[in-house]
Amino acid sequence: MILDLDIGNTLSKWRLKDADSSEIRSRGAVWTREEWKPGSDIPDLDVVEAVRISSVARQAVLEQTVALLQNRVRGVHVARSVPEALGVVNGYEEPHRLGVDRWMGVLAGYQLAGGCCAVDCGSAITIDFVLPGGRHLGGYILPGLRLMKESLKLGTRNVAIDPDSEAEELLLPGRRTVEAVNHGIYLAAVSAVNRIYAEVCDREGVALPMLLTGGDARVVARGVHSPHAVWPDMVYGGLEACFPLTAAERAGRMSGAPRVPAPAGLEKIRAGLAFSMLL
Ligand SMILES: Nc1ncnc2c1ncn2[C@@H]1O[C@H](COP(=O)(O)OP(=O)(O)O)[C@@H](O)[C@H]1O
Ligand SMILES: CC(C)(COP(=O)(O)O)[C@@H](O)C(=O)NCCC(=O)O
Ligand SMILES: [K+]
Repeated sequence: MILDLDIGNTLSKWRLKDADSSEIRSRGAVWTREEWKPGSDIPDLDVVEAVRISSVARQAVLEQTVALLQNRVRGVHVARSVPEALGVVNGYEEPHRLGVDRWMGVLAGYQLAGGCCAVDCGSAITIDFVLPGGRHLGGYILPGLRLMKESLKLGTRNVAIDPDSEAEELLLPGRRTVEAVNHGIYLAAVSAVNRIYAEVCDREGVALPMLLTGGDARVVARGVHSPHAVWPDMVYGGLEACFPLTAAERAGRMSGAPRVPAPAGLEKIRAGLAFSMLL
C-alpha cells in the first residue's frame, strides 16, 4: 500500500492506495494541530510500503510526521516546491516559497489538462495559473470561507455554509447575522475566483481549463460561471506525478482524475469581463 498525505493548515488528509490495482482502499483526515494517536482516524501503518507527503503546516509537524513514519516505512518521499518540474516552470521569484500544496496542484493540473487555472479552497483559497507552454504565472491567496467567518467574530463561527445549498440561495441578502455572514463570504470567494480567472485569461489571451480542489471546492464551484472540474485528489495527483511508484503512475495516470470540460471561448470570457466592469 502507498500512503499519500496532504497536511494542510486545518486538516491532515490521507489515503491508502493499492500499489497493484491502483484502487484507493481507504481515506481519512485528522486535525493538523492534533497528534496521531491510536483510536483517531489514522491509517494502519503495517500495510504501508511507501509514503508521499505534501505539507504546508509548521516545519515541526512535518518533522514529527516523518520521524514517526521513518521507523515504520521504507520509502518516505517529501514533496518540495522547486524551480522546475514535469514541464512546469515555477513562477515565484523564490520558487521554494510557493506553498507545496499549490505546486502539487499546478503540476497535477498541467499533467491532466495542460495550461490551467488551479483553485484550492481550503483554509486559504489559492488561485494559480499555468500557461499551455508550462510557465506558471504565480497566483492569488485569499482567506478561505472558514477563516473569513472567524475573523468577523460575530458569534457565527460554528454555523457553516451548508455545502448542499444552491448558489442562487447563497447570493441573496441575508436576513439574520449568520445568513448575512455566510452569504457575504460566499459572494466574496466566488466573485474573486470568477473575476481573477477572467482577468488572467484576458491578459494572457488564452482560455484555460479550470480545476478546483479543497474542503470547500464543491460549494465554491457551484458559484463559478466558467466550465470547470472539481478534483478532490488534485494534491495527491501532484504527489503521484512527482513520485511515481506504480506502472500506471509512471505512464502519467493519476487516481480520481476528472474529465476536464473545455473552457469557454476567449471571446465569451472577455465579454463576461467587460459586462462585469459595466456594472
Ligand atoms: N468536515 C469538515 N471539517 C473541517 N473543515 C471542513 C469540513 N468540510 C468542509 N470544510 C471546510 O474545508 C476547509 C478545510 O479544507 P482543506 O482543503 O482540508 O484545508 P487545508 O488544506 O487548509 O487543511 C475548512 O476551512 C472548512 O471551510
Ligand atoms: C497559501 C497556503 C497557506 C494555503 O494552504 P491551505 O489553505 O491549503 O492550508 C499555503 O499554500 C502556504 O503556506 N503557502 C506559502 C505561501 C505562498 O504560497 O506564497
Ligand atoms: K489544501
